[in-house]
Amino acid sequence: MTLTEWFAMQHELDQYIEREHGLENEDLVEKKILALLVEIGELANETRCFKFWSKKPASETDIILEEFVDGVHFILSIGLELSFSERDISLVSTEGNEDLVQSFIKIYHLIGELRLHRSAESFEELLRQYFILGQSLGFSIDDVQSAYKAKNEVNFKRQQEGY
Ligand SMILES: O=c1ccn([C@H]2C[C@H](O)[C@@H](COP(=O)(O)OP(=O)(O)OP(=O)(O)O)O2)c(=O)[nH]1
Repeated sequence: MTLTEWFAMQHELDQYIEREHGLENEDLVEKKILALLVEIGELANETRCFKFWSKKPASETDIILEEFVDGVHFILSIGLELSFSERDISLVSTEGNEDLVQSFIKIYHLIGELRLHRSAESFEELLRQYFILGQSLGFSIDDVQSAYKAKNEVNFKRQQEGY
């Protein structure tokens, strides 16, 4: 799946949700930014990467991947809302062994930058760093795409069931 196809899938879901909730003309950027911050917090919680006080291991890989793709949904959705979906952004990177704590903190910072400047550059950097985090968590692009498709379907079903 190309990034263009990925944005197209997200666009269909977003439109469905907006229609379902009568929000077609609303500016949803701030809510989506907060939603993304919350999802990333949930992701960090499942990895337990910052819990120096605990010996409990991280959650199962599948759980972490599910949380990760919720973040992908909101990042793409914000990209669509800000009209960055036509840009040619490369997700392939050699990086990916960054310290998880640093990676999460960097991503939070980038979300703040994107909120302030709403620039294509800050969006691209956020998307890139999020996939580097994915790689550090052990996820290939294929893993992420499969899990994204599965969650996208769940999201449609939930809407159809009046979630
Ligand atoms: O405009 C939107 C709004 C939501 N979503 C997706 C993103 C994410 O995959 C899901 C919302 O997250 P989640 O499934 O965690 O929803 P929740 O309501 O927080 O779930 P729960 O009540 O189970 O915690 O909906 C979109 O793609 N576009």
